[in-house]
Amino acid sequence: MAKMYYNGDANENYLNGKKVAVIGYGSQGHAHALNMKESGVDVVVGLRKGKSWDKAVNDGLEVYSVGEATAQADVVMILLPDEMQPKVYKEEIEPNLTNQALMFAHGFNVHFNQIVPPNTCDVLLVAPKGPGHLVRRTYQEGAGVPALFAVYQDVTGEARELALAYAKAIGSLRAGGLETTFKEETETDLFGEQAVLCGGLTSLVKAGFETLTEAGYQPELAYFECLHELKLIVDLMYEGGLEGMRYSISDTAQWGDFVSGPRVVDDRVKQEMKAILKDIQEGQFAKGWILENQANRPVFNAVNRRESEHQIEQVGRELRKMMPFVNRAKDKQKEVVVSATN
Ligand SMILES: NC(=O)C1=CN([C@@H]2O[C@H](COP(=O)(O)OP(=O)(O)OC[C@H]3O[C@@H](n4cnc5c(N)ncnc54)[C@H](OP(=O)(O)O)[C@@H]3O)[C@@H](O)[C@H]2O)C=CC1
Ligand SMILES: CC[C@](O)(C(C)=O)C(=O)O
Ligand SMILES: [Mg+2]
Ligand SMILES: [Mg+2]
Repeated sequence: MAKMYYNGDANENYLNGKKVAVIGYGSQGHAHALNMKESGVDVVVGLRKGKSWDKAVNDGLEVYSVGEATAQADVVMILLPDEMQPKVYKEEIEPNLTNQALMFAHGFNVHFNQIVPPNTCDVLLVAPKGPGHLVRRTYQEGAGVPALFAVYQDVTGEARELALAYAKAIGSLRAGGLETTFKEETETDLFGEQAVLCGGLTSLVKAGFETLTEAGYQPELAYFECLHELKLIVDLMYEGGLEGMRYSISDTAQWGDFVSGPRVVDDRVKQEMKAILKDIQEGQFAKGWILENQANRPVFNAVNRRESEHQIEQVGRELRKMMPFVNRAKDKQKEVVVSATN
């Protein structure tokens, strides 16, 4: 088994007297900044004026322009959207770099040569294996989201120590840290989100929903069956693996799992997963995403709009209004995103 790193493996004094600039205050940025602050780290946030700036100030953080935050820090963690990072790096971070350690939560831009750091800086990543809002929520609950860490360039000889201290400060070493490389983190993260966690899952859920509704079953029932209940099933897998989930379901469901699951995810699906992995490894996916952004996201915006109009989303928005325990802020957030991209 691979070596896992926990709180006791980090030098808890390593970040004492050091200032960390978190650039960006979105999903990951707010979680890293607030968790580190509560772990006793001296944190500043780097942003442009706008919504996030006001939010970070309201959350009690010191906020500066990206350049000012970079210039005063010992460690610069870049938590901007991947597609924005190369431009902001070139124009605002690079001119203010002396010998700060440069950090990322995803290796995309370094691995695919969109950011080429100077050879005077340590370059490393700490990549939580979960959404930023959960990095924050689990920290507040006394737990954490596991993280990968990797060193790309070690000028000081301390890059690994920094990675572990940082991962501890955001709460990730409560759950476990796993050492990797920029290449492995980038390729596996892209594969996971495309084939399983996001792309695979949303397509599976929609196909199930459409199969039921097209056969004449009620859309509300199809929503409960194919989307709402998914969380309850996944929670059991999270707690006890596949066997933990299978322990709780009926034997009828388990037999159906054994005989029908492989009919849905068959060899053809696996062959397609291998093709997706190859596109990622050979840089085809990265190239397409970079070009899509250069063209102002025509396909991204069109698909995003079409997806938000899918019947499963319309039914879900209505049903969730009747479930006060489900976080409705997400719907509002989504409406804002959709109207902003139209
Ligand atoms: N989302 C996640 O949970 C995960 C993300 N990662 C990685 O973490 C990194 C950050 O991703 P994520 O948290 O999703 O990013 P977000 O899309 O949530 O980041 C948005 C933030 O970036 C700011 N921003 C955008 N453009 C600029 C700019 N030009 N100048 C200054 N600030 C700007 C926004 O400010 P404003 O309000 O002004 O627009 C906002 O604060 C990526 O590398 C990603 O791959 C890794 C693991 C999981
Ligand atoms: C699964 C999507 C993710 O890789 C993540 C939350 O880990 C991302 O890029 O947002
Ligand atoms: Mg990920
Ligand atoms: Mg990702």
